[in-house]
Amino acid sequence: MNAIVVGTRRSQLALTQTQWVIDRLQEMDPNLHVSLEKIVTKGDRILDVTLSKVGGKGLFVKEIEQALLEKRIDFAVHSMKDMPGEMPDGLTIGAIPIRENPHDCFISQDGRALKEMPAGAVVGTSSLRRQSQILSLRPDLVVKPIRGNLGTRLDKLKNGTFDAIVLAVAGLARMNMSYDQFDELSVKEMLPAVGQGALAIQCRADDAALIERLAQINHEETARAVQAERSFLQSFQGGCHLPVAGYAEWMNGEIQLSGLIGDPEGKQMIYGAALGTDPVQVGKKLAQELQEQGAEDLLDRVRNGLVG
Ligand SMILES: NCc1[nH]cc(CCC(=O)O)c1CC(=O)O
Repeated sequence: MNAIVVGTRRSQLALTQTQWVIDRLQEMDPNLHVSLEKIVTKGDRILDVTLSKVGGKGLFVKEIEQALLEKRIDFAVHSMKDMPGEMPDGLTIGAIPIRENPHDCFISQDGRALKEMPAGAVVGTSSLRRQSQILSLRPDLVVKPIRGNLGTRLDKLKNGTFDAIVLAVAGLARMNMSYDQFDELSVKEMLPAVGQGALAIQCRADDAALIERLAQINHEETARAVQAERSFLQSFQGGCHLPVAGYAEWMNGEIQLSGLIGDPEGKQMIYGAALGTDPVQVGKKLAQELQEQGAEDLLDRVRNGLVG
């Protein structure tokens, strides 16, 4: 039994990430045969609306999870960032490979850095997390929603719809798009999204043979860092559509987790950090710390604003 079916979205990034995983698996076993099954998800069909307004969890993963449960596919490669906190019964994350660059980058039309933009410049992003942090640093800029895959977003930058956009470095790096003129933002300027730069390989929980295979490309440090970030995020309802950031790094054998909750206007920021060796506990500890600083209150106000 050496033939495996992998499900993937059709976007260039999804295809590239999936191929990267297939390559790693075939390095381990040159006889492994993998075939691709392309799946269109709800998130791919919604093009013109800001995702945070659509609500709904896991717009990019639901159809894929269905295909896994129905055994039409055996595994799927997701951006960890797009994975909802909860997973249907019967599915599991079989591996989390080594993380790509977790940072965000600011790409402007004329190569200016975020600090150098003129007042009133229009920045495209549909992420409340990015919007909040951009406006906190530069309240004089204007943030407008942008949708579409990486190529579409870069086109909208080139054709002048936006003066600048913010993207994850990981997506560009995976697709070998190098921009000499991009301003890589530090975690101080722009704390990344939970799971940013990491992949999640999802499969059926009872597929022991495949799980054994996937374990070979699991990266323990990445997996535990991401676990801490997700434990933090899961303490807040509806996390992925809220202005919440979380990023964990290893420091002298311990996980150092930073987290941030902002308001969409970038006027209020609640920031904290926690240290420890148990990922789930570190996540909970940080959530607790932010709660003590009034996180739930701030998030409630954001949630109510979104409803209107
Ligand atoms: N929300 C879309 C998305 N999901 C994953 C990535 C690529 C980077 C990653 O793996 O975190 C992107 C694009 C972006 O945010 O620029």
